Amino acid sequence: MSKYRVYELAKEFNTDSKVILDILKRNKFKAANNFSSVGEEERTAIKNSLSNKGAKPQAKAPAASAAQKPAAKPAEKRAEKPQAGKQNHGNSGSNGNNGRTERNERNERRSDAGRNNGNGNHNGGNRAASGSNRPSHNSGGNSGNNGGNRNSNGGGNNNRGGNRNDRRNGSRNERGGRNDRNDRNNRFGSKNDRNRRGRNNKRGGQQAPKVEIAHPKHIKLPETIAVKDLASKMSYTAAEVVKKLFMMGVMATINQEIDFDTAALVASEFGVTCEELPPEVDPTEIPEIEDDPKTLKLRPPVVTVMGHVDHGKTSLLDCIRNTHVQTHEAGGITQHIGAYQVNCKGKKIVFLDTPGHEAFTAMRARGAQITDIAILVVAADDGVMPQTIEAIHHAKSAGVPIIVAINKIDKPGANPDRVKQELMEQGLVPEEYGGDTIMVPVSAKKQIGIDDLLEMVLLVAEVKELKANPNRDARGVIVEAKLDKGRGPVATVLVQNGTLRIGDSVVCGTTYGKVRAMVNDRGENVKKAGPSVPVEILGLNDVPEAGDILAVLEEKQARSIAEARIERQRNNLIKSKKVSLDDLFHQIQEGDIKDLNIVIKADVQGSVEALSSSLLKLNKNDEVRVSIVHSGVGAVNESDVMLASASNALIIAFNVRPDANARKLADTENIDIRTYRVIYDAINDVKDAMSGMLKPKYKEVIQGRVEIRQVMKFSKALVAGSYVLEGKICNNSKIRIIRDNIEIFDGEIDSLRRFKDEVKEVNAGYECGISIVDFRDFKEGDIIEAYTMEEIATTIADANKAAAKKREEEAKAAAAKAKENAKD
Ligand SMILES: Nc1nc2c(ncn2[C@@H]2O[C@H](COP(=O)(O)OP(=O)(O)OP(=O)(O)O)[C@@H](O)[C@H]2O)c(=O)[nH]1
Repeated sequence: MSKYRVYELAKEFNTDSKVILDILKRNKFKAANNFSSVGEEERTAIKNSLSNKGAKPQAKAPAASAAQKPAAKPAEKRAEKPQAGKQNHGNSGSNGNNGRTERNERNERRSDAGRNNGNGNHNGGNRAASGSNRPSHNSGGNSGNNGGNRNSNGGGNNNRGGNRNDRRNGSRNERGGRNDRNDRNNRFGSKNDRNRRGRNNKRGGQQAPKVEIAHPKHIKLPETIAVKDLASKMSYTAAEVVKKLFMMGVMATINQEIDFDTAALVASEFGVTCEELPPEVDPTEIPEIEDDPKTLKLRPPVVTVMGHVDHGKTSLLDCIRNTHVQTHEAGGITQHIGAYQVNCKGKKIVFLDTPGHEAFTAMRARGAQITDIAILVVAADDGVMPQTIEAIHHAKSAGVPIIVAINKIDKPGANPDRVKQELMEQGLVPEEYGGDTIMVPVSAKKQIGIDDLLEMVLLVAEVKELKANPNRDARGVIVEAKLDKGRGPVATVLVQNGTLRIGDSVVCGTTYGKVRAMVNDRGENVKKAGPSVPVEILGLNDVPEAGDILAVLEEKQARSIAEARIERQRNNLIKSKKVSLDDLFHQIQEGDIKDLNIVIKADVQGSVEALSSSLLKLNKNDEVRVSIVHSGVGAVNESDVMLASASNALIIAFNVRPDANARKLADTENIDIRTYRVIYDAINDVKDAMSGMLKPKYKEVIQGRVEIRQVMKFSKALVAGSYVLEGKICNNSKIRIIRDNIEIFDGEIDSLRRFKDEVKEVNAGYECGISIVDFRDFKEGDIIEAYTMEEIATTIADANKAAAKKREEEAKAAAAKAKENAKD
């Protein structure tokens, strides 16, 4: 079927693309923009519509997509092109060319602007005589230039496409070389400019060096490319490409990315054919596996229990676990690994064992992404509450069907009907009222209605036809992960597809490894885990994050993907460093906002969430804002420290320690890592630190002691000739004068000199002359105590700053001393 581009049809029918698009829209055809392709049917509709209005198509319809037929297109176009200016006689169009057709077009445009007689498009190319400064003669007019222009040399005018028109316009271009300029001028029609240059050349008699640009005939392009990059690939200027795009109805800047189709189309206008490169492989991405529908088998549903605080989520999960999990013989203990399987009438259901406190909202939201069905627990005596609504939103946005468990029906105040009414307001209509939401009255405490609830879960699962292919490499999601002292990183994986086996190489977020051992929810060692089976795995090199995707891959590939992800993370951190520092400065300048940025690392996700939520609750005070810049499970690593450094954050490590590299980096970057074993202590410390930030306290720090040995009177001042007994004295030190152990004056230094020179500081063992602001009553034997007031580091960040300042001062002092010694 013929394909026509919108802009081509616009040309054909001698109208605007917008008109064509309007007609297509009116006729309910799909066409998004100038480059959209349409078929014969659409063209006929356009034709009919326009013929009603009296518009007529040009002689020839445009060819198929330029990407398909780039070489033929411009010739056809030329035939169609309405001529501006003088008439174009005998444009035979016999261009049997197979490339470089844009030359013809250039000639054509020249003829448009000037006059072109006998435009005969021969294949042959222009040839300029050696050594000649004269334009070449184009036998038969504009040469079609199949093989490209030949300039036999020596400053001959390599007149692409012939300057015959120029001559006819009475402007000889006798310039040697620089034909490309001519060429461009010709194309842009700036004849005067060109002529001027021609004249200038003639006058000066100078010949510019010959420049012949070789343009490729075929290029390979990615999915998208910036206009300037496309131009450079074709050896044209970006302006030329922008102009051509403009003529095609596409407004693009040189930096703008255009898609392959557009790029191929514009390239064809330059006589360049294009080939699309296969999409670049993202080194951080896991290759997809397509499952043949025949290989799919039913799998158990994965269920999340959600609901408001205290409505009975944990009780319900416990109740189900106690009544429906068959622990093995004596000694079989159920393991809390984040998920467990239950049996109901011979069928399996997987429950995600996520507690429902507000601090775990984020985890629950992630839970909804891997679940097939959500059980919404609503207490019959309490009804719909804020977190009930939040849970509904989470499940709905994840497209997960909701089964409502109206809990605590054993309670005297229970009112299931009121709960149903309130749920209807949230869009959950029970079946009995004509809706499709299953609502089951239960009591987790009295174990009422639990079987009914599970049966409903199986019913919904049956309708959903949940399937997976057990006979392929596994893909799964990390439900929970922690660092175990004895076993190393431990992660609970819920297998979603395929079968995970011991010995499998896996990638998991930024971690990788070989599955060394697997333990199921009943504490049993297993060798494999199929779809919808939760297992704890050992063998990863680091602790992944909950929500990370696990995939079985070749060992090398798993490792390289993990490493590429770490690299990307590092790059992102480096980028964020600039931004964060700028932001911090900006914030301080703008509104004196004090931010306390924190990075949290802990042994399990639960602690991370609990710490985050408690710390964020400290945000009630507007003057200081706590901001968790990053949180995660596992040891404090280098990237945590980098992030803390970039965002001026402190690190709170709960039940985890920094690794050796992190410790080293923290030292150089001056990052404080606080380790805790009790959450309460961490929160308290931060609270205190925050109040410290609000009200900085100062303390006096003695810098040195100086003895006055001689009082010297000068016309303008009274100077105490002194000797530094210990420490140092600085010209900006505060001082107090002590006589017989009694402070007689407290003030500031006016000047500090060594011999005649003003100095910044004088160290112990040196003599100096001191004059004091508003004090002249010196006596030999008086002691001058030099001191400073320093901010008490009530916050860890302040402590860091103070330590850094101190180090800086010490370094300066050492340098000054060295200089002083050198002088002496
Ligand atoms: N009478 C009665 N009490 C129940 C029932 N289910 C739970 N409870 C009680 O309700 C309280 C809260 O139950 P949890 O299971 O801890 O509630 P939860 O939703 O998990 O609470 P969070 O984890 O804090 O979000 C506990 O005191 C339970 O004993 C029930 O069916 N009947």
